[in-house]
Amino acid sequence: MSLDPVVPETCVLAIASHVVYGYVGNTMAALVMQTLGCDVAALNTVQYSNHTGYRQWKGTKASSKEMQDLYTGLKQSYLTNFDVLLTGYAPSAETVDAVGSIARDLKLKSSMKAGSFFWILDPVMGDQGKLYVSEDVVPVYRNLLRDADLILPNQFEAELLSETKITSLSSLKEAITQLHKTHRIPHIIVTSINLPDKPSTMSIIGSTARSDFSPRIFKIDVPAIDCFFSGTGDMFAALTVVRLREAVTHADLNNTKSWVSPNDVKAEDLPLAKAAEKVLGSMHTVLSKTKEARDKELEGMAGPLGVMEKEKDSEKRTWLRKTKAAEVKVVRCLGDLREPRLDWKAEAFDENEGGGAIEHVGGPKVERADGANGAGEREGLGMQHLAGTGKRLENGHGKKDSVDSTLPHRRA
Ligand SMILES: Nc1ncnc2c1ncn2[C@@H]1O[C@H](COP(=O)(O)OP(=O)(O)O)[C@@H](O)[C@H]1O
Ligand SMILES: Cc1ncc(COP(=O)(O)O)c(C=O)c1O
Repeated sequence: MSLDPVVPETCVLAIASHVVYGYVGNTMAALVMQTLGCDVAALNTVQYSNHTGYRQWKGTKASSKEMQDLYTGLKQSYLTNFDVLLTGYAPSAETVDAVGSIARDLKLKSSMKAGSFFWILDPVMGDQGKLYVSEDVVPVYRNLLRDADLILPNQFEAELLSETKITSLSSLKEAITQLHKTHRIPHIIVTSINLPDKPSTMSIIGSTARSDFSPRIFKIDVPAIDCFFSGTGDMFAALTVVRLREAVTHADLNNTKSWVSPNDVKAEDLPLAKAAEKVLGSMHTVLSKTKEARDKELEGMAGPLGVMEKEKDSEKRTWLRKTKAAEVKVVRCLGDLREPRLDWKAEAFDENEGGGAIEHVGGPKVERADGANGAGEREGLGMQHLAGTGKRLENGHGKKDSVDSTLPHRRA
């Protein structure tokens, strides 16, 4: 395996969460981008002991002032020559706003040179019909959209941002069209779509706008792995930075505003589509290997109860062990980041596929680790990782959080 960098020199400012243990947020994204040859400056929005899927953690959130201070510190020493800004989870409306100020400042600085700065915004707000940030974050994100080059919402976030209910592929198309037209967003990828006629598939749907802001939509299907992982959104975003930069360089669009292809380029041939194929190729291998390792690890928990499971708080201990076993094995799979499988291809979008319907919350019903299933049990959950998609299988509890009942949201 060659260790040469995958991308031309790329300096990235990554604004997201940090965890001491495990791989989510910047702890995931910085590793992925650095492995593939990017310089990464990590500005952390929270510092937690571990990700919130464990349902208990210690740590602190940065204030918007602390974030602004760190950015001012970079500026005063001329350390802001970033080619790409990648932004993920921020814990409040004020910190999301601070992210917007930083982005606008970087954008302004590079406005004389087309294509010299690109902002990828993952508008982390919720999933599966539930918010895990406060409601006042939503309009702040809507305000930021006009300055972003690529956004990576999931289906629920795309609904919130476009103010369009997504219940079918045609309403998904409408939402994407709306986001391009109203907010002038050049590129969009909606992650994790579940089509009811393809229960074992996860799809992503992407689009790069034409010059009149009409959409060019492509779709990629990948097999869903029957496990919930944390950090996959951040891994997806980080790989997208690298693979899009690579594809855009190949298409000679580096000096074009927002790296937008000419109007005659077909949806499935877009650099965004080519990049997404590689992103999904790497993700699938890494997640499959993680699932394999996790299953092996959990085999030890089957059969007669071990000492740990006999303890008073055995349910909690089991949960913690399962969550730990599903930490993405990214450091053991660096070769798969560098050399992705190319088995899943972008295809032209057909809005009539699957009868056109998309299940809004959940997707296919699956048997969960705790034996619970069905929408009724999701009610009143607040937001923790919900069952419904294959992805959510191991993480839905169907009960109020017994570990830290002050956590209605997936992320605090
Ligand atoms: N269980 C899974 N099986 C297959 N792919 C998965 C699974 N979970 C996550 N992924 C991959 O991770 C990507 C990001 O997913 P997700 O974490 O749901 O994003 P977001 O954080 O934006 O909701 C998906 O597009 C998919 O490629
Ligand atoms: C603090 C924090 N940041 C980031 C993430 C990653 O989220 P995703 O799985 O959407 O990438 C998590 C997931 O639990 C988290 O707890």
